[in-house]
Amino acid sequence: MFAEQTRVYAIPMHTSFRGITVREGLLLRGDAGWGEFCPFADYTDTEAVPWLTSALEAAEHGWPAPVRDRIPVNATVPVVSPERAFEIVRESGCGTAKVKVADPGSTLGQDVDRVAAVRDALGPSGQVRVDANGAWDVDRAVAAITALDRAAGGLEYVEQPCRTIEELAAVRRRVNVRIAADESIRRAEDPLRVAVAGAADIAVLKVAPLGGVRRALAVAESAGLPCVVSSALETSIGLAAGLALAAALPTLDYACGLGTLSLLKTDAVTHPLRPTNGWLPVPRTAPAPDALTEADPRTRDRWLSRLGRVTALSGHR
Ligand SMILES: O=C(O)CCC(=O)c1ccccc1C(=O)O
Ligand SMILES: [Mg+2]
Repeated sequence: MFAEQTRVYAIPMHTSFRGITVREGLLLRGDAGWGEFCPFADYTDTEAVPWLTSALEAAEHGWPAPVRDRIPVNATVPVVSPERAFEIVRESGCGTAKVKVADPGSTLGQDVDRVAAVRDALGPSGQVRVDANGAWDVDRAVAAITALDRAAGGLEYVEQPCRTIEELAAVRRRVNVRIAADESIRRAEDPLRVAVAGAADIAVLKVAPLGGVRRALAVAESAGLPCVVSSALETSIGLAAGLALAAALPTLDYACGLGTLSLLKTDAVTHPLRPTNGWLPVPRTAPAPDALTEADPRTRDRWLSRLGRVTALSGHR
């Protein structure tokens, strides 16, 4: 299956992110070009099915027509020192930064200091958003958001402060900062329940876990919320799909989390999708992996087995 048309990569990250130190995935080629299949290690084969659907959409069909030709992106700031956070934002050239907070290994005081350093780096016209990845309970979220909003001199929004939709709704009633739903949309049975419950102001869309650009567009439409497209730490091949989604949304009011190549030490392509002055161009198709270093045979076998199992589950062929 895809025998001559698969490449497997294992790319080290500059800083651990979501517990990941080496990002792995598989690239596959079809009649329309290249697609990326890179479910995280903690995703089950069933949860990986939409990731395959997304890769096959890119490889076999391509994407709907864009309505814009460049996308504003945010700098993504992992759990690092305030000094490093300042540098990351300055080096990115972006006017918006997303700061990871509420990491189990750090304190609210450290988050406050990192957020303040990011505001310093951006200046008063920049936008600062934070992402708690569902780590807080309602009371801790309210306290933390209040402190971080003050440290930032105003937060653009807070992404997934708590785990459940009910908690998001409760926090949203108690703070004056906009709430964005990420994991609630990716892993929910019905992605649209978030909007229905009045739990969020913004929907974060990731192409692969939603099953491709077309399915993500359908989710955006029925959610009826402003959307932010963000990556799942893909190479430029998967990032191209995110850009295709951001380019096809009827409206785009916020910078997208697609500037994540800077978190990886290398890429699969010679012309990586790295932002210039905070913008990324919209490619017509995914680039070919012409600069990829193939992973070792064991990693390759592991990914080919996973592709086989997920394909069997998916009913794709
Ligand atoms: O949104 C961004 O700036 C980058 C993407 C990002 O944060 C992310 C990447 C992989 C997995 C989860 C997340 C997340 O938003 O929590
Ligand atoms: Mg998130």
